[in-house]
Amino acid sequence: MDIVDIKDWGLGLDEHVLIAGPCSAESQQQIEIIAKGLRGANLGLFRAGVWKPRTRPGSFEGIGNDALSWLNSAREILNVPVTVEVANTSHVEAALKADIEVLWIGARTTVNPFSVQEICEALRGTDIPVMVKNPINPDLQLWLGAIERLNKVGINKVAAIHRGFSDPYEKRYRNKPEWSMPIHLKRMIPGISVICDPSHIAGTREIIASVSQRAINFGLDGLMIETHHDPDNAWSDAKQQVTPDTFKIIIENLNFRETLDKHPEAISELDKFRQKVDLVDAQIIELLSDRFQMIKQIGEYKRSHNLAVYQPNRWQDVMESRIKSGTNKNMTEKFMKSFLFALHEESVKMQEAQLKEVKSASQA
Ligand SMILES: C=C(O[C@@H]1C=C(C(=O)O)C=C[C@H]1O)C(=O)O
Repeated sequence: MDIVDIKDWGLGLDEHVLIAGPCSAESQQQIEIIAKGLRGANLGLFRAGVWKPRTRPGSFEGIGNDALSWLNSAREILNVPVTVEVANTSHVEAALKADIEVLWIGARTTVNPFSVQEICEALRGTDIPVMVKNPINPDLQLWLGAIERLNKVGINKVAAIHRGFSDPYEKRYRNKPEWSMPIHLKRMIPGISVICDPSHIAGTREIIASVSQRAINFGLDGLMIETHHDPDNAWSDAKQQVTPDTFKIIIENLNFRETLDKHPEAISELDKFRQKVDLVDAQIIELLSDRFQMIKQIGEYKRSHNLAVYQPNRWQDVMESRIKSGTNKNMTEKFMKSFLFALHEESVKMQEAQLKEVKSASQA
């Protein structure tokens, strides 16, 4: 894929992109107050929602086209480009006409390839930068697909935004973060920046700072934080917006850890430890291979005695005893469980394949 580095979008963005502004543009005056409050915050982009996708009708659905011109004041006050969300062709046309510098596609749109394609067609022939939020469900292919569609119509100034995933069992977050997902996306699309939207992950302003720090720790490239001068009375997302002053405090307290390219001396120091890690990993792989050899022998026995692959009692014992050993060695129960689940799934698949092989051989 052809991706232009965010630093080369011609908008003066640096490697840690900071984006702030209200969930929704409510009035020209509101935009001005917030923009003035954000002076000195080292902002890269000012955001505001103009068309709001709401879960149920009757909630405030955004001011619409009229709000686009209000964003000129934010641009002038802060001397930064502005970004709005677009969800259909008419939004794109209005945003382009209003000279909005950057567009973003929301989670509820990324989820629908028809809508994404419609937006792409409206963008064909332009080179406006577009940020793509992850789809509501944790589907990496859908996220990737939206970015590919943009690329296919010639948009190569593309970034991604991690805003978390909908999960009905999740209590702590509004949208559960899945930190491995942006890491995966960055590996699949070299050069792409992934910005974190801690406001939509958190859902409440109290945990925005800690989510932001985690995003930085996981190597994300920037933050988009909803900012309002009077969050409690905001017309949308009141609980998750912070004041411009709080935004500045959150940013000042973040620890942007240094990347290794700026510290060549650290590479040789880390290499000493990494050689040992390499050795341990090689041993783990040898041991896993031994385990799978045994699983195959058990599979062979099960096949010849017509026994079921999945053995719940044995598996229960394995889980309990290994989780106990692991937690005694300071590994978390969560890690032990996901490791053991992966191991068991592979073992069962292997034995299933053994049964199939012999079945098809005897049918031939
Ligand atoms: C290996 C076996 O088959 C399955 C795989 C298991 C494992 O990976 O430890 C345990 C129980 C079974 O569900 C077995 O029956 O022992």
